[in-house]
Amino acid sequence: MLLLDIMSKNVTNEVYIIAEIGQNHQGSVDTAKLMILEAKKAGCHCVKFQKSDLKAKFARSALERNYISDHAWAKTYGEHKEYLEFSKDQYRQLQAYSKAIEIDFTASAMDEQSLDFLVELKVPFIKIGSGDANNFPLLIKAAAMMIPLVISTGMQTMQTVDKIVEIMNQAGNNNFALMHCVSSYPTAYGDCNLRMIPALMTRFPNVTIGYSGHELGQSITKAAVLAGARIVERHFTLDKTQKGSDHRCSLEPRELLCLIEGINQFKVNQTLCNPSYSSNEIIQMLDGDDDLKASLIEITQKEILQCELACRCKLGKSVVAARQLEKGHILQSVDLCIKVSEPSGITAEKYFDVIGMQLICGVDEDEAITENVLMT
Ligand SMILES: CC(=O)N[C@H](C=O)[C@@H](O)[C@H](O)[C@H](O)COP(=O)(O)O
Ligand SMILES: C=C(OP(=O)(O)O)C(=O)O
Repeated sequence: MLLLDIMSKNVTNEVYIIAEIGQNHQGSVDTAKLMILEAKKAGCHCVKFQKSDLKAKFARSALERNYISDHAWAKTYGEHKEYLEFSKDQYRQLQAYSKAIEIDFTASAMDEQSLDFLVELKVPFIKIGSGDANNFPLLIKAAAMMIPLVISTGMQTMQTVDKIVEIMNQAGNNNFALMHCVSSYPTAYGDCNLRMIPALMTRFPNVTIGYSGHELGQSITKAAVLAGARIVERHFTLDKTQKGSDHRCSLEPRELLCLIEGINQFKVNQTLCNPSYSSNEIIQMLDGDDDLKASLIEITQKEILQCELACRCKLGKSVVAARQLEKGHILQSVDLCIKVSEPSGITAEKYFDVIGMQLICGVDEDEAITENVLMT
């Protein structure tokens, strides 16, 4: 499989292309099938969805909150998500359809139940989205399953990325890739930070680095490939003007085709034999404008960006009580889980720090663990 050849560095002059259908199917299996067909026609290697078990991904508070947005499919966030969530049976139908037209099929596992389901489906790899890049228990479980993983790094610091790599190494799982990603929809060109791609390549020389882009248009993604990305993921839509949070920053079939043709041209010209070009070289090669230059500004650190805070607030994960807990209780791993909660609590990357701490008051099942309930 091409992705495994890229991950094991058996091939260097190739880029694996994922069409992220995500929730752009508007809740319709027929539309999803049409999108799979269009992604295949454009030359993608893979179509990807987002699988959630809503009660495992979201705390009750997050499911019950009102969702006031032009992109809302229902009054509460939980009902909105339910409208867009395909059942296991629908996943099997979409997988069978993808197999019939010979395109890889997978999804992001947005909680442990969904991870189990995707493993059962025998997908070729599992995506861990940026919202779960700091969900260390999920990563530990996924790493131990020895299934190839593609892990996005939006809304995370370098410290968290180091921890992801440590988890994979500890599990002995070498089949994983890290995706540079900025979780802002659409991402302004100046926030794309494409120089993070060579920075990640230098820091983790044995790891394949990819790019999951949320910017408008397709030229920045071509630049990401020249900067070193060997896996590319872009949201895909049949019509960018449709209702839904992700359509605007998605590519329509003709744009996806154009992106893939551009990448194929790099392959024909053996351009990708050089693992990574400098910003000046990229600007020259793509006849770059100010937008491209802005995406290539020098950066030294990987931080959570200002533009990512809205997404982190909406979909970032917190440490949550797995069951009702009494005042004085000393927290164990079985007492805790990681979910999107409203309001949010201690961020997921601090999960291991919370274990062993004592509660100064009782906490309900599904309630976020905040600093206020912990003895200092
Ligand atoms: C961080 C993350 O999961 N981001 C995903 C992948 O990029 C997105 O597709 C979200 O699911 C989507 O933007 C949510 O939109 P709403 O909140 O309207 O359902
Ligand atoms: C959230 C996801 O993607 P990313 O973090 O790459 O945007 C996903 O694939 O579910």
